[in-house]
Amino acid sequence: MAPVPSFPIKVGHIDDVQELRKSKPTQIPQRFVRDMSERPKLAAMVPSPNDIPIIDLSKLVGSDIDEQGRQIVQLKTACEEWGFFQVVNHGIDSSVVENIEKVAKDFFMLPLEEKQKYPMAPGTVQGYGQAFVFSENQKLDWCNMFALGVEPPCIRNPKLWPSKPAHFGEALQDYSREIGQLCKNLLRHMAVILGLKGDVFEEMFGQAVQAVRMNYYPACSRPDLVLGLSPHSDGSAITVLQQGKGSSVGLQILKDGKWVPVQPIPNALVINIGDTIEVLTNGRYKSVEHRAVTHKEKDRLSIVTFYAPSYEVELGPMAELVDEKNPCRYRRYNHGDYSKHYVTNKLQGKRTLEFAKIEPETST
Ligand SMILES: O=C(O)CCC(=O)C(=O)O
Ligand SMILES: [Fe+2]
Repeated sequence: MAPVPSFPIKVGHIDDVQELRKSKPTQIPQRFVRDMSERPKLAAMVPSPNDIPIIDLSKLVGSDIDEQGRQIVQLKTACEEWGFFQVVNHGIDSSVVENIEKVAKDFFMLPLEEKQKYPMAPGTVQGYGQAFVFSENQKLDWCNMFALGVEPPCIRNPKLWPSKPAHFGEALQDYSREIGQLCKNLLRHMAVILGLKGDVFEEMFGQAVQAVRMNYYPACSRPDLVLGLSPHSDGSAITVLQQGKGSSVGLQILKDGKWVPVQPIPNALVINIGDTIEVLTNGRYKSVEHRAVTHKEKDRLSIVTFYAPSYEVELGPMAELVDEKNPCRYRRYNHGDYSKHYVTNKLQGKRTLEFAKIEPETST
């Protein structure tokens, strides 16, 4: 079963940002206006080149040994120093990628009453609405979410698919199958680079849990005051993020104390390391904090797949990655308990992972 909170939650009134944008295009209700320290400081952002590592998957699995070596080094650097990378030539048919984007966009363009047939209950991350809201005075993200399929049966069960737009379920099923395979392949490469058996993660994870979240960020008249999505790391093992074609640049990752934008590359998928792999690798690979910002004129769509172990699995740093120089930094815990902890706390940088830290950092 997907985790559900066991406490009552009062979230107050939550404006639907798409409706706000339509009816009062220049109004930003106070609940969306961030405190000074949280505002995105967009004017100070220099458009940066594509610093985030790019992995060519066809070369990683190809027969050119030199090329393969280069991609392995690149992947190692990506996992150890960035926690983020983009994959190109991933082999997923462009029609699969285009179809999911089309149905996602069509879903968000439906009338509000239709979308509200799938309401997101407070404290859960399933359905349409705003997730991670736990109080009446919490600041809100400038984003509408539609989250689905927290367990594989949901993805395979047509009864749980929205009836509109047409073919949503089929597109989701095709997409999830391909993305699941990509995750397995990437985890296999990561394991080998770590000096582990290729199938170590697959064996450990059992029946992997795959959840899809579609994020729609309407344009916002004051992108300097709001955040599209609050800073957080993902609770997954790895995450696959597709940035919608023609969308504004919105994803930013925290690198050496600075927010670095992830420039979309046509047909690429963005991959990031989640908290689970950080724990399993005893911190060798890190889940990196990221956020989304909005744009004055352009909307933005992202389709995000979280790939994680089965809820029953007990996790902790792998023995091979713990030694005198790298003492154990995380305790063992049940992944279902961590998932519950994750979805029942607001997004706040990397604080959620303190759940697993042996010596919790005292953050300010
Ligand atoms: O929309 C984005 O680029 C960020 C989405 C994200 O980080 C998430 O859904 O966890
Ligand atoms: Fe994320």
